[in-house]
Amino acid sequence: MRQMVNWLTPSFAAHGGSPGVATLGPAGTSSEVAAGIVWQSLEGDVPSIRNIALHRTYEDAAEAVLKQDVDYLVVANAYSGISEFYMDTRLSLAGVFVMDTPHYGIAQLPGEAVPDRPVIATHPAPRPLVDELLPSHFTDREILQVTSTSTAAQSVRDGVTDLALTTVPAAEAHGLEFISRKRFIRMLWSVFTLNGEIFVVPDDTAEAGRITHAHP
Ligand SMILES: O=C(O)C(=O)C[C@]1(C(=O)O)C=C[C@@H](O)C=C1
Repeated sequence: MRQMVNWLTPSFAAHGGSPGVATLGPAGTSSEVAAGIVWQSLEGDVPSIRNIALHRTYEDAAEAVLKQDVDYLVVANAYSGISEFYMDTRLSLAGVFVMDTPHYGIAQLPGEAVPDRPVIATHPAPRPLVDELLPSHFTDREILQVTSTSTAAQSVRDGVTDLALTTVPAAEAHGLEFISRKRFIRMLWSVFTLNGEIFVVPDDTAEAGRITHAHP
């Protein structure tokens, strides 16, 4: 897999005890790959077994940070609800990075007949890729919005939809095959932590050298 990772603000400190990273799941999402990148970059006393908590929604993942179950929340900037995390005074932006997602494509259950007007499961954010990638012999399509690319693959496996816009890891996990061209998305990822934990900015009004928390 071709993958570009470009840190804009690296350096995430492990916050002691049992460090961890929370994001959108289940297994197979792009967010899981991005959380793995953050885990690898943790500095300090980090156990060898990864602690990546995969949640049904980004909001549930944020709760895990607020409850101090894990240190960091990783969110794709294409997620429309990301503004809530930027505005939440209980959270601070700890860093951002650019990472290409795994490849996305449209997948079906092998050997299954797909109608001319299929129902396609997708997360709302990458939805424009459905029209870009859907093979032209399909005359029309119906969209079913689901909570992640991995849930989209699961919905095909469960017979709820005919097709899914999903990632290569999620398609493999659910035994699906691709019927379209595949491509990655070059994405900006935001990493949030509990406010006051590590995010410090120089205070203009303070004496030289003093630092203060962004939102005391
Ligand atoms: O569902 C996933 O795999 C996610 O990690 C969320 C998701 C997506 O649905 O594509 C959200 C926006 C970006 O396109 C990248 C990732």
